[in-house]
Amino acid sequence: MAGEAPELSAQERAGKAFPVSWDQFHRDCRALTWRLNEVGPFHAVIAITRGGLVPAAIVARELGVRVIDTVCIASYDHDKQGELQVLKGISDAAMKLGGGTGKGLLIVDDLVDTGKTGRMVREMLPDAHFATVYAKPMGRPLVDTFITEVSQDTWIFFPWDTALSYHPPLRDGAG
Ligand SMILES: O=P(O)(O)OC[C@H]1O[C@H](OP(=O)(O)OP(=O)(O)O)[C@H](O)[C@@H]1O
Ligand SMILES: O=c1[nH]c(=O)c2nc[nH]c2[nH]1
Ligand SMILES: [Mg+2]
Repeated sequence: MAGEAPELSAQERAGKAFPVSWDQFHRDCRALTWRLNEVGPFHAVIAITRGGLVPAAIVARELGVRVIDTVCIASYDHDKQGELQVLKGISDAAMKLGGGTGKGLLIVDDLVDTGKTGRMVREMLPDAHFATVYAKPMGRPLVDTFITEVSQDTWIFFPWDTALSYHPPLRDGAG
């Protein structure tokens, strides 16, 4: 409608930016595996796609887990969160490994923000261990193990979503 302010995306509302390089992400995933190594062993890793695929690969490699399954959930369309849609559930084979409740399974995602995605997967696997690399305060209580907490008004920029680009100097005319 004319005159109405456009709705801000979650990314715009966040305000602060927390860019993460591949190198930093790899280090943070390795740090996560150090913590998870104290909790396991795990029968399988369940990656929440798509963001959980990269940390799941690194964590599974470090922990020597070769069974990896996915739960495919769509929620943010670029940066606006809509209704959650389960596009693919957990496989019967992985369910069986977790005794039907997820015991001994490790759920991995890149982050929890509002916690909606994590909550949905926890309901599918109530006894699984849930690990994320980053956590915002609203989602944090859902996570068993994470590495870095960022404030709720921070947007995390992952290396697979970003590219190197020119950045103007802080002081006008300094360039
Ligand atoms: O705690 P929440 O508020 O639910 O947000 C966290 C989820 O949002 C992002 O996924 P997204 O839905 O953007 O999909 P993607 O992993 O395919 O990028 C992120 O990877 C988490 O899965
Ligand atoms: O790239 C992302 N960064 C975030 O901070 C975030 N929160 C939810 N979904 C997200 N995706
Ligand atoms: Mg995701």
